[in-house]
Amino acid sequence: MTPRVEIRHVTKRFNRKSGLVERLAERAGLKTPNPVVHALDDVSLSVNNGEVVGIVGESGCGKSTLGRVVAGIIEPSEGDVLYHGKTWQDMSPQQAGHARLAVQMIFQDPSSSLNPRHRVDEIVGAAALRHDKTTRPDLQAYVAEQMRRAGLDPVMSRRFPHQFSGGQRQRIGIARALAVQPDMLICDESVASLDVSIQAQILNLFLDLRRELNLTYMFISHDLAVVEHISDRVAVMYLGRIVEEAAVADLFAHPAHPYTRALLQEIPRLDTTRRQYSAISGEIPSPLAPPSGCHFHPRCPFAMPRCAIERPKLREIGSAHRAACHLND
Ligand SMILES: Nc1ncnc2c1ncn2[C@@H]1O[C@H](COP(=O)(O)OP(=O)(O)OP(=O)(O)O)[C@@H](O)[C@H]1O
Repeated sequence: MTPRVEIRHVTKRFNRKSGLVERLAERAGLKTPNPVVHALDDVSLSVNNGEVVGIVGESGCGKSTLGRVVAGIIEPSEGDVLYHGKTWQDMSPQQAGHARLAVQMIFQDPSSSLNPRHRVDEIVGAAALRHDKTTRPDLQAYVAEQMRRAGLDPVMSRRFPHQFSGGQRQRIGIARALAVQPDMLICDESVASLDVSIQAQILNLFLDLRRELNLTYMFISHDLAVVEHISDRVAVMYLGRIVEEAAVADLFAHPAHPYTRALLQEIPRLDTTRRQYSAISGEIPSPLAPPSGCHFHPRCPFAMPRCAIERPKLREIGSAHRAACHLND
């Protein structure tokens, strides 16, 4: 079956703006190399229809960049993203317009993405009207339907965002996304700013919407407990690369990559007999100059000389379980 989204060998480099040192050197007539951030490095991943794929990894590993590439907000430097088997180049401008609308992103901080001067019905209805998902005479009923779906009482449709709690504001963002009738949501740390009890409510809303509307999700989070709760499959990223990918139960029970094992040990558990808290030793290296070979080798307790030289391939190590580590050879 054709995947909903197929990411093929995607690389994304950013030219980072020069810092003070570079600017002073430039003024002195010295040439400095333009610093390049390697945000994504040859990433391949498929997301099937109706699936929830969790993307985890420490800050700066490229999770948001991957989400933004899939949402069509930024273009990859190399590689392709296929939507139902087609790249943007394979589509007519009209098809590309539909394909972009079908993938909606839900961000971490709903407040910053909601216009404080617009009322909820304007926020939820604007894009739906613009893209002919409803008509002006039907708008009120249409907005009410989206609000109900997102767990908001439509009687609040004339209020402003500041009159809602953080969790409710996130629900407004979700209602706005649903209003353009997407079939895929990319949730980028969408519950990170909420209290734990509210987080659970919003996660359950995502799962309900998945059942109701057959939505596909890419769920980006640094929080493994959240990802374990919501995902069918999980991809673990480290410095721009996927280092492991497996079904959620398999990944949590049998992590094969030393980085995944270290991340799992980081989950603080109430039941401390199961997993102890222990931080991963060493700093995350800079994406401006990632380590050679396996990016994780400077922090890996099992590193061998080969790991500093040769990039390990992400390959099958079990049924639908892939890992990029020389230890698995
Ligand atoms: N527009 C940009 N210009 C320059 N560098 C960027 C840009 N966007 C992201 N980066 C860099 O790319 C790398 C990956 O960033 P990204 O936001 O994708 O990581 P992340 O895993 O989502 O981290 P976080 O959870 O902190 O957002 C980082 O080093 C970041 O500084």
